[in-house]
Amino acid sequence: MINKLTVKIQKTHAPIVVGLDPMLDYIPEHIQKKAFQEKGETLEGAAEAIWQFNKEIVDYTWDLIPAVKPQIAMYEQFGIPGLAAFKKTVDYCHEKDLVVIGDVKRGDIGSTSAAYAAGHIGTVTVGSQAYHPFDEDFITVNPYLGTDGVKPFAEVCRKEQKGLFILVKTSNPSSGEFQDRLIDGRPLYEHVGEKVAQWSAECMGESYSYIGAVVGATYPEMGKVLRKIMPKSYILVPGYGAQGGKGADLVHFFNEDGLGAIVNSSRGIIAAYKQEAYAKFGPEHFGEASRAAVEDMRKDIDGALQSAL
Ligand SMILES: O=C(O)c1cc(=O)[nH]c(=O)n1[C@@H]1O[C@H](COP(=O)(O)O)[C@@H](O)[C@H]1O
Repeated sequence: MINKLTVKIQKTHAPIVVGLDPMLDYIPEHIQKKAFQEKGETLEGAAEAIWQFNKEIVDYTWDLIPAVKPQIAMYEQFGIPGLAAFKKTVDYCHEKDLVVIGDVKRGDIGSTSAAYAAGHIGTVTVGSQAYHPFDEDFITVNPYLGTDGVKPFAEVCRKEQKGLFILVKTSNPSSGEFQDRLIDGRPLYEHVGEKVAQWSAECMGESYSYIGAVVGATYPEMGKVLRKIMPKSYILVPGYGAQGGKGADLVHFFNEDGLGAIVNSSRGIIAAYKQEAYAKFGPEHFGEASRAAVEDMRKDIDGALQSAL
């Protein structure tokens, strides 16, 4: 799957992930109204609105991008119907040949991590039947419990040709509270980065490992250091757009081959129609606004990379 991601990035010239984080507030009224007419003002109605919204975003952007990242919290908040919309979204993105990164941020003691891994990127067997319940291509993993909490995910990846993005330095304002604490004279995120580099070395694809890292766009200097610590790991870089990250900040997240990082934007793309720059599209044409936002993001990042080379 890591090789597919690389090929798709090279083909699209867009190291971009569209984050499918469909808060109801971002879903235009005409979509909500139709869904509520069909399913009522219920959890099912919310899930239908989410699905219709996602479908249009994907229909307008799939040919420009290598990957999407549905954030499971946005679905889970609507209970079982929300999770069904998550799964429908994953399947539809696969139909469009997109790489799907399930943003699930799991991690627990080994036996529990094994169950999370089976459900999201692996196989469960029921009697004589085998199933791939959620079937994302990559998932995000929280490494706080240490190696035995991460290993079951890596084992499933090896078996199923899937991948991970492990939290190393997150984009949020409080991320330094624990992650920047000095241990033996070095910040915790560097220790985690070194562990990711070790796990990555055991899980190599053609030129990159299928064990990657998450490092926020909001901390470019730390990204530069972590890039060197984890040379064979893809870095998933959230924090572009709505959280303030810009193309020029991101060049050091990439390797000299122009690869090795993939930048996520969620609200900046899916709610583009609400921004002044794309207001001309209006809520009726939110999909076109998202497409224009992806094109601008590609120009911003590609332009920054070209001038850095
Ligand atoms: O793992 C992530 O994707 C993630 C890690 C991180 O450090 N910061 C971060 O924002 N994210 C996720 O990336 C997305 C960012 O959304 P926007 O700020 O709307 O682009 C959300 O789904 C977050 O949960």
